[in-house]
Formats: sequence, structure tokens, C-alpha cells
Amino acid sequence: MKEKEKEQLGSNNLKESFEHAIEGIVESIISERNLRIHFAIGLLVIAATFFLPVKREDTLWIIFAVFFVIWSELVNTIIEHLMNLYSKEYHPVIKIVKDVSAGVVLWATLFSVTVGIMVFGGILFDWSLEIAKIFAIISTVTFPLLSIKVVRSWKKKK
Ligand SMILES: Nc1ncnc2c1ncn2[C@@H]1O[C@H](COP(=O)(O)OP(=O)(O)OP(=O)(O)O)[C@@H](O)[C@H]1O
Repeated sequence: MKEKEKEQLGSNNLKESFEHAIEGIVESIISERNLRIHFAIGLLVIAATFFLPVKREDTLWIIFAVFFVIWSELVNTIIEHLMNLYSKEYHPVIKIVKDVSAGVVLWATLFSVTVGIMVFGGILFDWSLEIAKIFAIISTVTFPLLSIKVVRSWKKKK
């Protein structure tokens, strides 16, 4: 093992732990296009709360939604790296793991869109709360319905 690699194994103090955590996020931003997009959108959304009359508790939900999507994208990045480390070849289990991991990001994004509709939809377009609720219901209903459709197509193939 190279000297530099040995030095990089583990953190000796709080400062180093912090540096490694920053390195992890920075490297993910460099390597993951989707993460860059989510950071850019998140920044714009948070910036918008300065110019629009967003209530204190709604601002908290907006910030939570932005951080939640970025968090899920970082988790997705970890899983992709782990799977690539395990094998670069096609593997059905890797496919499931990577797909579910991408699903985690999609799910977090749907939550953020719901929050966005609720807060910004109300301020910009005078949308009622019902629109956000309908969006959340559609999101929650769509996936179980899709799974029923997929199971039926499997049964037909048998
Ligand atoms: N080794 C593999 N075996 C089977 N399927 C794979 C494998 N690698 C990738 N896939 C399939 O390709 C999709 C995209 O995988 P990839 O690693 O390219 O992620 P990505 O395009 O970088 O994803 P994201 O857009 O979330 O960053 C996965 O969701 C999976 O369906």
C-alpha cells in the first residue's frame, strides 16, 4: 500500500473527520451530474424564499425538502460506488439495488415537489392546498398500481 493511501486510512481527529466528509460531498458533486442539478435547483429554491412572502415554518419545510433530496442523492452515490466496486459486469441483483437506490431519489424528489406546490403554488398561483394533496395522493397511488400491472404481465408470460 502506498504511503499516501496509508495516511488516508481513518481519521485521527475531529478536523480530519470533517475534512473527509467535505471531500466525500465535493467528490460526489464532481462525479455526479444529478447531484449538481439538485444543488443548483436547491439553491434557486432557497434563494426564492428571500424574495417571496414565505412563512417561517414553510421556509423550514422548503429547506428540509432541498436537504432531503441532496441527502438521498448522496446515499444513491454511495450505493452506486459500492455496486461498481463489487462488479462492473451485468448482475440482476446489482440492477435491483441500483434501481431501488434511484427510486429513493425519485421518492425524495416527489416529496420536495409536493412541498414546492404547497408553498410556492399558494404564493405564486393562489393554488389551494388540495392541489398539493392530490399530487401526493397521485404519487402514493401510482407506484402500487404500477406494481399490480407488472405482476399481471409476469403472470401472463408464465
Ligand atoms: N452492473 C450492473 N448490472 C445490472 N444493471 C446495471 C448495472 N449497472 C447499471 N445497471 C443499470 O443501469 C442503471 C443506471 O446505472 P448507473 O450506474 O449508470 O447509474 P447512473 O446512470 O449513474 O444513475 P444516476 O442517474 O442515479 O446517477 C441502473 O439503475 C441499473 O438498472
